[in-house]
Amino acid sequence: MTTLSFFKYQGTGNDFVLLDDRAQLFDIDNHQLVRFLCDRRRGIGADGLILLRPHQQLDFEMVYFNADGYVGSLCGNGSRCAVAFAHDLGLINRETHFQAADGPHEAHIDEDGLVHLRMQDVLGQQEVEEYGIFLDTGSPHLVRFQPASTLAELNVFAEGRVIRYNERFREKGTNVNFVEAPAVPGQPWQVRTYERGVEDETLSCGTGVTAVALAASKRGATSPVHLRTPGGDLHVAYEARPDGSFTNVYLSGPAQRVFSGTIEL
Ligand SMILES: N[C@H](CCC[C@H](N)C(=O)O)C(=O)O
Repeated sequence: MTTLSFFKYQGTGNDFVLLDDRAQLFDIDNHQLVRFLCDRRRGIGADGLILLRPHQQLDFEMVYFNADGYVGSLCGNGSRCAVAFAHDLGLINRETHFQAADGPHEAHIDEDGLVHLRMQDVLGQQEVEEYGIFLDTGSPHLVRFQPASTLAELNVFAEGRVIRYNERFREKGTNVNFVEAPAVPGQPWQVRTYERGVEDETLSCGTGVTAVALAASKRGATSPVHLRTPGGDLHVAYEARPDGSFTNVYLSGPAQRVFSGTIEL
């Protein structure tokens, strides 16, 4: 019988198992183990799992797995939790540079505990016929703007799966974000997300709200954009370039440790 020490964090309801794997002992090909650890009935339960590992030049590297057990692309909320974890471990102070799936990132934790994560520049967006707007913010996202007062009742699981598995997106998959514009300017943009690799609606998606904020810049949103998800509020700041790309993109929001423990394997 072996045991594994873990920490549980959540960022606006997107929850993760975090492992201090600086010894690099975790078998990243053990998809079944990751699925077990993320299993909400038989394991710890989470939307994803994150390894914190050493990096030659940067403060640390984060390796992100979706709950399906496979290494994923950039996880925005998971990155913010990894920064909070590194801070809690005493690895960093308030500023950090770390490696994630899409390359290096800088981030800082402010006095209120909010984590501000700089995203990679986003090259631009592309209309995808009747589906919506597609952007890659470190993970692939389709953004669909919904009519007013329809988001709350939408069956995100069913509607998200239809798009995620259709022939246009099936091969690599995509995350699907359903958005409702504020009824009154200054109120938040409301977002619900179906997440690839979790294959369900999550309470929030960091790279997803980033994609929504950038897509909404063509519909009257201005930086910083206030976004409200079922898991809580996030803010996205950016600078739009004349060529349609975006730079200085920052995702800001809380990241909290919930509990730590050991699990029997
Ligand atoms: N499930 C996503 C990765 C995690 C995205 C989300 N958790 C975030 O906060 O960005 C994907 O496979 O594209």
